[in-house]
Amino acid sequence: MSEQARPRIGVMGGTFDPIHHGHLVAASEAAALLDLDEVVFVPTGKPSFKQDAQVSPAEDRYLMTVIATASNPRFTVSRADIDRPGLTYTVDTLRDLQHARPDADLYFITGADAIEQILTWKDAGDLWTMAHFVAVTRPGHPLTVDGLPSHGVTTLEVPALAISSTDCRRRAAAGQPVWYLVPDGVVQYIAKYGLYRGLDE
Ligand SMILES: Nc1ncnc2c1ncn2[C@@H]1O[C@H](COP(=O)(O)OP(=O)(O)OP(=O)(O)O)[C@@H](O)[C@H]1O
Ligand SMILES: O=C(O)c1ccc[n+]([C@@H]2O[C@H](COP(=O)([O-])O)[C@@H](O)[C@H]2O)c1
Repeated sequence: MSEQARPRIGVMGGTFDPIHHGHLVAASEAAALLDLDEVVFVPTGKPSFKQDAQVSPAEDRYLMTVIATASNPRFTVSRADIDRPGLTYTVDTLRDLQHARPDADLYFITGADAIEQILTWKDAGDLWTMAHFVAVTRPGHPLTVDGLPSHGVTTLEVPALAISSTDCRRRAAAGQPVWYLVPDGVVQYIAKYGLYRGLDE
């Protein structure tokens, strides 16, 4: 009897405040190039590196992520990080997902800016045994970091989209359009609930 291949699951962690087309293109490209069966988007609960920043409520970020990914049959969203008390660390995200999907191989997808910091992340030495890491290029962030285990990280060139959540928030706060930077449903969600109004950054 032939052994069944293990499912290959991408994990895209982010604050997603708001989720934008840069995130979606990165996930889609990683899925195509690494032959992933699914990409799970995991909005952070309390991001450890953004404690001083004003971050929108987790439920708003979660719902925008659900809206943005709904039309792609391979994209799903996990509440693992927003339902876990305390600060969000990737080691805990991966442990929870391993527990939920013990049959799968995990591929953590992250931007070049995040991968440059990865050696400072909690329990960094353990991360490589829990998932394969996929570093996607991002405009303005060439990948230059040394000291990553080469067997644990794949670098992917994705079409450059110079979109950031910071810029989307600033635009929404200033009454400028975010159409086509974020999915249409996310534009409507931001307007309907008045997110980023009065934001000072
Ligand atoms: N335009 C983009 N291209 C490729 N990767 C991206 C892009 N924007 C964000 N990412 C990656 O997606 C992940 C989640 O990002 P995050 O939610 O912090 O978005 P962000 O746009 O960087 O937000 P902010 O501007 O608030 O810091 C990170 O690993 C980040 O590097
Ligand atoms: O585990 C850590 O110490 C750690 C530190 C900073 C960021 N991360 C993760 O990196 C992903 C992108 O984070 P951010 O803050 O750029 O949205 C998200 O899944 C975070 O939980 C993880």
